[in-house]
Amino acid sequence: MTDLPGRRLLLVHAHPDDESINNGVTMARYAAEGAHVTLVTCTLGERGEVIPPGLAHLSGAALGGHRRGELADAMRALGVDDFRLLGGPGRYADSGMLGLSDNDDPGCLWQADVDAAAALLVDVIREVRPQVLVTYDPNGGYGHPDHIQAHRIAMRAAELAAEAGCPVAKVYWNRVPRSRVEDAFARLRDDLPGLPFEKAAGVEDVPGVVDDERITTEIRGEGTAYAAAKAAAMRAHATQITVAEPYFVLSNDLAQPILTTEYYELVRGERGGEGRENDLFAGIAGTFDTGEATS
Ligand SMILES: CC(=O)N[C@H]1[C@@H](O[C@@H]2[C@H](O)[C@H](O)[C@@H](O)[C@H](O)[C@H]2O)O[C@H](CO)[C@@H](O)[C@@H]1O
Ligand SMILES: [Zn+2]
Repeated sequence: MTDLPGRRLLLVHAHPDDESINNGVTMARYAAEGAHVTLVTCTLGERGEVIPPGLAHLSGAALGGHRRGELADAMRALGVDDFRLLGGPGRYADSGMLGLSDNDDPGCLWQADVDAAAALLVDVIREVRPQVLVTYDPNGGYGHPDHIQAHRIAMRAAELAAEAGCPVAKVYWNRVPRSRVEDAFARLRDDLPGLPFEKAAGVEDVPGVVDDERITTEIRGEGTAYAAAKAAAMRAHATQITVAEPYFVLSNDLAQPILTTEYYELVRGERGGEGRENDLFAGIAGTFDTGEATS
C-alpha cells in the first residue's frame, strides 16, 4: 500500500464482534482523525450462538458468511475501510468455547501453527507498516481458545516483523480497570429493573479486568460520535449482541455496560509521557497526521 496516512493502527481479533466490543470507540476515533486503521479478524465465528429467532437457522459456513456481512456493516459504522480475515475467508475455523470437541477440529484456530499464522500477519505488517498493534492479553481476555491464539499469533507476528526489519513501535493489550467496571456494574444493578434484560453479568464476566495501576492508556469517548458509532457497530453484530444503550447482552443474556472509554496496557514500546496516555501513538516520532505517507 502506498500513500498511507502518517498514523497506522493494526488490531488483531478472534471473531467478528470482538473489535466493536473492545475497540469501537478507538477505531472510530482514529478513522475519523485520518489515521489508517487495519483490522485483522482470525475466524468468521461460525461456531457462535445466534440470538435472533429469525436467524436461528444459521450455523456453520452459513453463519460464518452472515457474520462476515455483520462485520462489514460494523466497519461501515466505525468508518474503517481496511478489514481482513487472517489468511483469507475460512482459512481458520472458529474453535468453539474451551473444552468442547470443536477445539479438536484440525482446521480451527486453536489447532493452528502459531508461526505459520503469524507469518500471514507479518505480510499485513509489511504492507501497512503499523506503528501500533492492539490485541488481547495472554488469556485472551476471558480464556476463549480463539482469543488466546489471536494473542499468541499477534505477539509472535510482532517479534517476526521486528526481525524482518519492519518493527511495530508500540503493542497494547485490551484491558479494563477494576474500579471502572465495578462502578459500571453498580449502576447496572440499579438500572436493571428498567432494562429489557433479566440478569446482569458480573465483573468476572468482563474480559481483561486488571487493577487500575496496570492501565497505561485510555481512549475516551463518552458523549461523542465515537460512542454512538460503537453502539451502532455492536448492533450490526445482531447474531451475537443485543444493545439497549448504555448496556448490551451476548447470547448468554447477561447484561454488561458498553464501555465508552476504552483502556489499554502498553506491553511493548515506550510510554508517551508521564501518567496515562490518551493517544495510542503518543511518543512515536513523526506520527502526526499530515496526510503524507511516512516510511
Ligand atoms: C464475544 C465472543 O468472543 N464471542 C464468541 C463466543 O461466543 C460465546 C459463546 O457462544 C458462549 O457459549 C455464550 O454463552 C456467549 O454468550 C457467547 O458470546 O464463542 C463463540 C464460539 O467460539 C464465538 O463464535 C463468539 O464470537
Ligand atoms: Zn471473540
